[in-house]
Amino acid sequence: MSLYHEAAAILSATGEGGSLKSRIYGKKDLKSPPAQLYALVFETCKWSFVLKEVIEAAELLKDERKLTPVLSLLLVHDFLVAKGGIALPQSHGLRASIERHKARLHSEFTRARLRRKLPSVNELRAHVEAESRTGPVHPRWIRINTVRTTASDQQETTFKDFEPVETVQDVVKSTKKAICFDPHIPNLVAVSPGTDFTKTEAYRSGAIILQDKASCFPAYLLNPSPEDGDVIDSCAAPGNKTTQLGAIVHSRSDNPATIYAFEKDKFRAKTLERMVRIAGSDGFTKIAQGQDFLKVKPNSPEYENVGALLLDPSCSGSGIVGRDEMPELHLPEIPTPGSAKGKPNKSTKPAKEDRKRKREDKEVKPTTIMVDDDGKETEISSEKELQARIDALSGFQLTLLLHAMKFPAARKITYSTCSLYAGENEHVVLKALESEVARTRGWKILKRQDQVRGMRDWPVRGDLAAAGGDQEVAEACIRAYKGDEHCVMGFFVAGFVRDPTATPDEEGPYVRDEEGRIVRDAMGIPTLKTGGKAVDPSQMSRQAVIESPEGHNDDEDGPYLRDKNGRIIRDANGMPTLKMSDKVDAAGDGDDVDSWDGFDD
Ligand SMILES: C[S@@+](CC[C@H](N)C(=O)[O-])C[C@H]1O[C@@H](n2cnc3c(N)ncnc32)[C@H](O)[C@@H]1O
Repeated sequence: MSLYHEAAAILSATGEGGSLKSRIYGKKDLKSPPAQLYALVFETCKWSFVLKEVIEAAELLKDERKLTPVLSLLLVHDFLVAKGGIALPQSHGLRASIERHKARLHSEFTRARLRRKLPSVNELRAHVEAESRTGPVHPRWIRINTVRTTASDQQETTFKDFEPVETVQDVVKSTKKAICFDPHIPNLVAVSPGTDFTKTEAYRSGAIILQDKASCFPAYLLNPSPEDGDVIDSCAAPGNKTTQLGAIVHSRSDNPATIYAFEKDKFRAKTLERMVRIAGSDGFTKIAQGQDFLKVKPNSPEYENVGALLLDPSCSGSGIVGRDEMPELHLPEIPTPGSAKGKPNKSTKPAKEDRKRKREDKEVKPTTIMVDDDGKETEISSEKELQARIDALSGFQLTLLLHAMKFPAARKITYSTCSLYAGENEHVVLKALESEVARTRGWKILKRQDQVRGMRDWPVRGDLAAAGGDQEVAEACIRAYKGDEHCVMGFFVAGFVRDPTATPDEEGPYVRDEEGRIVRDAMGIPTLKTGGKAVDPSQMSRQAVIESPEGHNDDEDGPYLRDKNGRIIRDANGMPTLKMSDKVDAAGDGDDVDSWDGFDD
C-alpha cells in the first residue's frame, strides 16, 4: 500500500474520534514511517480548505474517475505545496493522474491565493497556518526547581528577556515575550509560547521543569512537612510530581525525609531515574524500578514512617491538552455527470464508479484509539466500550487508593488523574470514603478550608452531581478544564486526611442507632451487621475471645489485632484489641502476637 493510500485510510477515519497521533501510532501494520504519514495527513488537513477549491475548480475528480476526494487532496497537497513533490515514481499511475492536470492545478492554486489577496505563496502559507490553529493558545508552564536554583536567579537568566505581566491571560494576549508568576502554585511561571526551553542550560541542568500548572496541584496539595515523615509517590514515572515533592521536602528540612517512588513499568522507571537525578533529588529519593505499588506491604518496617502518599495512577488521559486538536478536513465534491463546472448536478444520479469512490472514503471501521496517559492504547468503538474502559480504570484506581489508606503512619493522601470523567474522579473519591478501610482507619476528605492556600483559592471545584450532591466533598475536590481562561490541562485532585492519634472508628461489625450507639439485645450483647449476635461476654475467657472468621474481609482488619487464623482478638468485654496496644497472648497459649508486623494483606 502506498504512502497515499495509507494516509487516505487514516483520513477516512476522521470524525470517528481519537487523536491523529493515536490513530497513526496506534496502527501496528503500517508500511510507511509513522512520522512521514503524520506530517502528510496533518499538513493536508491544514491546507484542505484551499486545496478543495483548487481541485473542484480544476475539475480533477471529473476527469480522474479513479481518484477519491481524500486521495486527490493528499496528492495535490504534495504536488503543489510539499518541497519534494509527490513521493512516487514518475511512472506511477497516481502521480500521473495529478501531473496530467499540472497547468490547470497551478493556475487554480494562483487564483485561490489571489482571491484571498495574498501577494505570495509564503503569505498564503502564513495564512493557512493562522487559519489552522485550533483551540485556545496555551502558555508554557514552567516550574522552577528550587533544589537547583531560585526564582530570582531564573528571572535574571533564563527569563531575562521576558516582560513581567499580571495574569496568564496577559501572557496569552501579549505580542511580546511575557512572563507571569502563578498566584496559586509557588515557583511556577507561565511564559509566552514559542521559545524552545528544552535547548536552554536551565532545562538541561534541572533548574527548570516543564510541567503544566494543574499537574503541580497534587504535590502542592499534599504539602508534606517534616512532621509527616517519609513520603510515597506510588505511580511516579516520568517524575514530574516526584521531583516537585523533592523540591518541597528539600525546602523544609536540611535533612529531607525519604521519598519512595514506585514505578511498575521498567522502561518508564528509567526516565524517572534520569529525571530525579537531573532535578537533584536523587540523594533522598529511593526509586523502586518495576515495582507494583499494590505489592508493597504497608506494614513493612521500611515504610513505618510514611506519613504522606501521592497517588497519580494511570487514567484515561482525557484531560491532556493536545489531543483531538486536528484541523478540519475539507473534502472536494465529486461532480456528477452533466453538472456545470465544479458544481454537483443534483438531478443526475451519480455513476456507479462515483458511488464506489464515495464509499471508499468512508469504508474504514469507525474506531477510536484511546491512549491512556501512560501510553496504553485501547480500541473503543462504542459508548459501551468506553464505559467498560472507564470502569476498569476506576476499579484499579480505587484499589490503589484503598491500598494507600492502609499505611500505618499515613495521615495525608492525594489522589489525582488527568481525566475529565467523573467515574475516575469524584466517584472514586466517594467509594474510597465509604470503604471499610477509610471508616475503620478514620480517613476523611481534606476539606477546602483546610487546604493549602493556593488550592483553597483555586476556583474550579468538583462536580456536585458527580459527588452525589455532597457539597463538602464537591468543594473539597479540585478540578481543571482544558480550554478555559485558566489555560491549563484537564485535571482532578482530591486530598484525604486522617489524625493518626485519634481513636479509630471502632464501629466495625456492629449495628448502630441514629445516635451512633451500638445496638444491643436484652442481654447487652452487640448486634452484628451480618445479622448474628456477638459472643456472650459471660462465655469469654479472662484474657481474650476469638471471633469467628466468617465474613472476614481484609479491609476490615483496620486497627485490630488478629490471631493466626485472621480472627479479631477481643478483650473480656468483647471489645476488639487495637494493634497499637500491648502485645496480647491471644489464644492463651503463650504465643506473642506482634502489634503491626505480620498483618500484611
Ligand atoms: C499518570 S502516570 C504518572 C505520572 C507521574 N506522577 C508524573 O507526574 O510524572 C501513571 C504511572 O503509573 C504507573 N503505574 C501504573 N500502575 C502502577 C502500579 N500498580 N504500581 C506502580 N506504578 C504504576 C504507570 O506505568 C505510569 O508510569
